[in-house]
Amino acid sequence: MSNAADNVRPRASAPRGERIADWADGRLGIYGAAKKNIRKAFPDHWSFLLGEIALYSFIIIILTGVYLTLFFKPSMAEIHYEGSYVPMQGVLMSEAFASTLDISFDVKGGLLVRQIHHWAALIFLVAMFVHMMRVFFTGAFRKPRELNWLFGFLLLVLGMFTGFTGYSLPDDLLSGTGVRFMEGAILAVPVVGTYLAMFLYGGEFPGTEIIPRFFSIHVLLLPGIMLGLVVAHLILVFYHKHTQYPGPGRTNSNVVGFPLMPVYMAKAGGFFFLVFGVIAMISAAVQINPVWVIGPYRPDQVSTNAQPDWYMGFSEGLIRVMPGWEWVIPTGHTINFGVFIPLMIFPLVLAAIAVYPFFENWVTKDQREHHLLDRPRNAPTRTAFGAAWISWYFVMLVGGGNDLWAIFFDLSINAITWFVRIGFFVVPVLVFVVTRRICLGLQRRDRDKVLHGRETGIIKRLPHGEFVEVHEPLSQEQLHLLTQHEQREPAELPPAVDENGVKRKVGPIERLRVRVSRGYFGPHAQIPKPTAKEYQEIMSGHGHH
Ligand code: HEM
Ligand code: HEM
Repeated sequence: MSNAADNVRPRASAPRGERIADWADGRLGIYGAAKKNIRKAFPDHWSFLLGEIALYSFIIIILTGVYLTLFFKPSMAEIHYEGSYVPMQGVLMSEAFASTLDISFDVKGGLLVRQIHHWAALIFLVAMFVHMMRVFFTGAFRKPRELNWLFGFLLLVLGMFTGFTGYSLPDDLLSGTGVRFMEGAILAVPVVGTYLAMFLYGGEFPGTEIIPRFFSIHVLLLPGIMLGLVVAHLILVFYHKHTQYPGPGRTNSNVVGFPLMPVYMAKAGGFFFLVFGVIAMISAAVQINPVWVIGPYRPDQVSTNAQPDWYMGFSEGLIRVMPGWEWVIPTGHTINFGVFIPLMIFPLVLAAIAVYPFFENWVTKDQREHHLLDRPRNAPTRTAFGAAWISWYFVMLVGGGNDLWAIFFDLSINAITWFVRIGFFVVPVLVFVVTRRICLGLQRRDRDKVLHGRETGIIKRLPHGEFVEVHEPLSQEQLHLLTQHEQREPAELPPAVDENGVKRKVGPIERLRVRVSRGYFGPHAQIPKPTAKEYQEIMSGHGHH
């Protein structure tokens, strides 16, 4: 005989593992949730690893950060260094700098962990950047993933600022110069700049507050927000299901891939150790931020060598190449456009990428869900925008490192500055045009391949002496891949008068939308893909080599 209690209570004879699992399941309901999700299919492609590299480097940063926190002293109190690095013994410095020296020379494994933390931060930002590009160029940000794009974008921006606050902590000459740079930028804000700077630094620069404040922001506030965002980001990836590249059998309403458990979990676990291993190897072999070389920060001394980490370089570039325009208004106040304008452009560069999905959606007015990715060539205008944005970013990065370029390539720093000033306006436009042409060229090649097959390089001589190249027909899979994409029609203005003969009013915004849409999908923006009829005609006889 059985009763209800028998069904919920684990059998006393069951193995211990099963009993523990039953106990946990009765309280957490894991079994039901796991059963539903554990075999969830995850599409496979190497470019999906980029998000994972971002994830794993973030975990590595947190692990090493916790270790550093045990020994780092976020204090600007001045002491005489007594540690084991002989050249600095007796030098007056902040406790922050002295403890960074201690981490580097006296704490067991300290230098390696510091280097891993810094290298992982650099790789984390590269991974985020490239992951974002993957998502951008394949159109993975389209409905329903716009919100996840914004979560990701926030992660990128917060990551940049966490990095900045991090490399400002050791209070060496380089980091102090960066903090000084930030003070200058804040001071350039009209009217409230001075108050803001006083508020942030707790008085006159540098004061004694900035490092303890940056410390709380760096180890707690920003990573805490980021952790929450990463979790939300991954939950959304899971909830929306991952996108997939086009291929036979893959549609907008299915997911073809390996099950999460065991295949994907095993791969992901292995990949974590691979990423950790590579970062540890780089950190063990390549020195980064040797703070003892230039010494502690002194406000009366500025390092001419100061370079921000790469992800902040573009903001530095903006300031370095901006002409030093100033206005003294009649009240006697100075407005420093030389710093203020770059400060305003800085968020615009970032915002351009944040709002792109909404801009494209405004153009297409597309309400459908997209789970199938675009091949970048099939979205030439988007791809060209992405490439132009990257080129813009890199032009400014060159500006940020103008001294390095001048030294390494033996160039005049003024020539580089002018190159960046002109390049700021010209390079993105050029890159846009060239990228779009390359995409169209690739589309033409795809069309040609579908209709005439692949060029084999084999030359055949016909009985009457003519030489022809043998073209090999494509497989069904390749034909599918090259023709599966949808080609949109550009938006059109409604007829000038309505059915009652009354003149129709079309606002300037709608007119703009139609023009932009033509730019995206008009006859010059895409090569018509071969139709089934064209294909059959060619295959059924003439024209087929
Ligand atoms: C801490 C930083 C980040 C982590 C840990 C992270 C992690 C991931 C992972 C593991 C995936 C699934 C695998 C993949 O597609 O690569 C993913 C997907 C995605 N990520 Fe991120 N990401 C981060 C930052 C970003 C950024 C900066 C953006 C864009 C601005 C972004 C937008 C997206 C989108 C839209 C998806 C869904 C893509 C799809 O289903 O194809 N993520 N992310
Ligand atoms: C996205 C997250 C993070 C980024 C990008 C980041 C980046 C950095 C960077 C570039 C440095 C300078 C390292 C150097 O060369 O000295 C640094 C220092 C530091 N970070 Fe982080 N960090 C992050 C998260 C964390 C977390 C979560 C903790 C603590 C739990 C932490 C603790 C520290 C400490 C104590 C230092 C000062 C010690 C030192 O400079 O060696 N960080 N961080």
